[in-house]
Amino acid sequence: MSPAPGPVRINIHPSFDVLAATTAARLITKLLDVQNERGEATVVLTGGTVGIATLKAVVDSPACSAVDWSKVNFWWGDERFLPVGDPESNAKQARDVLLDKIGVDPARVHPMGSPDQFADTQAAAADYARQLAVAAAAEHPGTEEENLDTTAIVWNALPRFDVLLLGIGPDGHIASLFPEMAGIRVRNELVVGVDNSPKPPPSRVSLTLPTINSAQEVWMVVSGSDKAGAVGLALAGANPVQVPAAGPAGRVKTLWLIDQDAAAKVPENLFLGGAS
Ligand SMILES: O=C(O)[C@H](O)[C@@H](O)[C@H](O)[C@H](O)COP(=O)(O)O
Repeated sequence: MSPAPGPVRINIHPSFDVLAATTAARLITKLLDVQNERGEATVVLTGGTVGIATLKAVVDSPACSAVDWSKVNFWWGDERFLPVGDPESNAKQARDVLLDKIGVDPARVHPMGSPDQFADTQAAAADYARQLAVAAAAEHPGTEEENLDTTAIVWNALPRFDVLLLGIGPDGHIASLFPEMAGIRVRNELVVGVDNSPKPPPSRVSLTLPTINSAQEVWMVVSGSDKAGAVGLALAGANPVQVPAAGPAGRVKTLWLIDQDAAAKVPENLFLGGAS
């Protein structure tokens, strides 16, 4: 039985640039706090314009070097199923703007599989699920590797995600989970392959909603008036199958980090007012 999710907080920012810079500042501070407490920290990255801009803002921040990046674990919420190093790959974009500049430990960086390594997205998804289970076992000593369960969502069958970043598409998709499609309905798998993504490229690998919701904190980082409808519906409590952005719920907290354009249709009763 999964624990009830934590509270939702909405922070509205005046512009894309301020959103990226403040989200970067929050991430640096969060990783520092977790490292002080636990010696290491784990973040799940997202692709997309705002997601990558946030990573660039991290490396541009004077506080960037305060984090011991060699003790940060990096996972991805989704990935385009493209050859390693393809410029459209979420991992390649993250490496270009951040990971190749901050002294990460390669053993702690976990990109999703590519067509160079796997025959199809389902095989890449199964491999990622196994990587997650291996990491979980390492966090829960005593779990024998041959007993790893990558099919059931058992809350301690996943590594601890301190912060999981998500963008939102204009259609309300998150990661590579799209409205009314199979992936958003999956409840008994950690990771899924997607081969008919409405957002190009068509083939992708994605964490499932239950895996996303195993995170301590989920941060929805959203900019632009084209997302206002999806943000408004999600915060108004839409059904996640129709509006996947309504589904994410961190175990401790769900942060909506949005700019004014994306906030245009936030239900009045939820609007906490003021820029962050
Ligand atoms: O692989 C991807 O494309 C992303 O993971 C995807 O979920 C993205 O975050 C949203 O589509 C928002 O993208 P934009 O910020 O570019 O609109």
